[in-house]
Amino acid sequence: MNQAFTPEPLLLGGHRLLYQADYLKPEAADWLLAYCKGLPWVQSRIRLYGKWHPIPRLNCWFADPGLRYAYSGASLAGNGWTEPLARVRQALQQHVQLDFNNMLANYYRDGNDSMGWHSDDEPELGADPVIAAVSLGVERPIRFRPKGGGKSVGLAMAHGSLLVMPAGFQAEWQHGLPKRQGSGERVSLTFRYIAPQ
Ligand SMILES: O=C(O)CCC(=O)C(=O)O
Ligand SMILES: [Fe+2]
Repeated sequence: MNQAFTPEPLLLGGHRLLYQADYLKPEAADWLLAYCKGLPWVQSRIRLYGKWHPIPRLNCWFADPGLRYAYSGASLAGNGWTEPLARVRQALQQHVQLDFNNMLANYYRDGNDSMGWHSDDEPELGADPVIAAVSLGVERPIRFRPKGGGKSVGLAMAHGSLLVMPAGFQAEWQHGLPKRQGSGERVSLTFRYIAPQ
C-alpha cells in the first residue's frame, strides 16, 4: 500500500503529524512546480571540520520585509514575497490556522541531492516551532527518527502534498531526505515562523 495516500494523521511518539496527499489540485501543483523552478536558487555552503562544502541541494528564502534570520553563518534579511508565493502562504495560513512569516524552499535537482538528519530547532523559530512543507515534483520519502534512538519511519511525499510537523516534534525527533537513485526533481516549500526582533 502506498503510504502517501493514507488519510490518517501520522503518530510518531505521541506527536500527531498531518499529511495531506492531495493538498493542491494537480493542475495547481504542476503550475507551482514550473513557477518555482524559476526562483533565484543558490547553492549554500556549510563549514564542517574547518572546510567549506556546498550543500547537496539548492535553496531560496522568502520572508516578510525586515525579518532577519541567521543561517549557516550568514545573516539573511527578508525581502518580501512574490505574488504566487504570497498566495500559497495565504492559503496555507487559512488551511492550518497558523501564521508563517518566512519560507525556506529546497530544490533537489535529482536523487543525488539530499538533506541530512536534522531538527528545525534554531532559536529564532521559538521553543516549539510548527513547520509546514508543501511538496512538488517527484514523490520522495522523508524519514523521521527519535533523537533518543530507535527505528526510523519513512513517509513518501506526493506532488502537491502537505506535511505539518506539530509543536513539540522538533525537540524530540529528527528528519532527513536520503539520496535516492534515479529520482527526478523535487521542490519543497517549508513555511516557518520567526519571532520578529
Ligand atoms: O524537503 C523536505 O520536504 C524537507 C525539508 C526540510 O526538512 C527543511 O527544509 O528543513
Ligand atoms: Fe527540516
